[in-house]
Amino acid sequence: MKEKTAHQIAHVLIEALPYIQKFKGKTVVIKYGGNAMIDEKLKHGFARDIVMMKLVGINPIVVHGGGPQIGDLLKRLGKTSEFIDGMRVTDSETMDVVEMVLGGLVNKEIVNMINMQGGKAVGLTGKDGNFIHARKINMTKAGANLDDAPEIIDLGHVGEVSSIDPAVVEMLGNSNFIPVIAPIGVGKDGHSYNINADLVAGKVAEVLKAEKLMLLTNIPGILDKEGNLLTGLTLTRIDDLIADGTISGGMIPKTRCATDALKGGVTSVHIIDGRIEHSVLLELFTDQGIGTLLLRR
Ligand SMILES: Nc1ncnc2c1ncn2[C@@H]1O[C@H](COP(=O)(O)OP(=O)(O)O)[C@@H](O)[C@H]1O
Ligand SMILES: CC(=O)N[C@@H](CCC(=O)OP(=O)(O)O)C(=O)O
Repeated sequence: MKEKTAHQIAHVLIEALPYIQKFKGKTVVIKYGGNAMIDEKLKHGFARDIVMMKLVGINPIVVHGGGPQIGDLLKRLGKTSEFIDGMRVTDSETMDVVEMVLGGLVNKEIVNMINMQGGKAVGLTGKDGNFIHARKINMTKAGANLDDAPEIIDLGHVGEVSSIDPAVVEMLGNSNFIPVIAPIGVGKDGHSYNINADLVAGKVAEVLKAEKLMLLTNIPGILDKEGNLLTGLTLTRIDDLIADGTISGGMIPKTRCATDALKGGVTSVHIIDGRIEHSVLLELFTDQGIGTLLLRR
């Protein structure tokens, strides 16, 4: 590849200036998952992006997943787990593994990675500072006949966010620290709940009135029926795309959490390809951006 001239390098650097000015002092919630959490080069690139954001005065809050990592440990322990509509059926033993993997191994690895790049990350689960309150999810499945009562599917220790007390995250984010959040909530009874990480990221962004919510995934963004990237979408258009089946599977909860966040006051949501090195930085600080940008209108 041809070397960049000094002029080209200066141009790239200065392109970031209006974005830094615009986002300084604002909160950006990043859902970290997929390949960006597995590939060594992508992992280090992500950690550097987060540290750079903090250094230029933006308040990054990381919410991470870890589904594949939970699956790996369960397998080593000889346990399997079943997913219903994207949610892992979580019995007591599985919940112990979820808490160990998300709150322990994965969370501390991300914290360490950010700290190695010069940041000051602090890892939290929803139990720390009693900040993610959860309630049990019971899924309903329509009966075969209209007269049948809907079937209740018990997912075990799977929860949804009932409320968030942002005090501890605000305190950390407003100081020199970078909060790194594992998607585990605590019930009124003190029990732990396993919550889908996209749902937690959306709620955290909403409660903190974040400027942006960025969801890293393993595809370029939301695609149309022909597989072309949709670079910009509004709430009504998203509803149409779900209704006509263009958006399906794992993309449904992702877009639902995005639309809730937009309705809840988040300015923009970005679904971006975490397989691209420095995807967070490119989306935030360059004119072209990458992925799908979702706005209220
Ligand atoms: N319109 C669409 N655009 C992009 N992906 C879609 C679309 N409809 C369904 N999908 C599916 O949703 C998946 C993303 O959801 P998921 O795998 O749950 O993400 P993650 O594991 O990163 O949270 C894509 O890999 C794709 O298979
Ligand atoms: C209820 C439920 O399914 N929880 C998820 C939590 C982790 C997660 O969401 O991780 P990803 O973002 O990597 O999928 C799970 O147990 O896998």
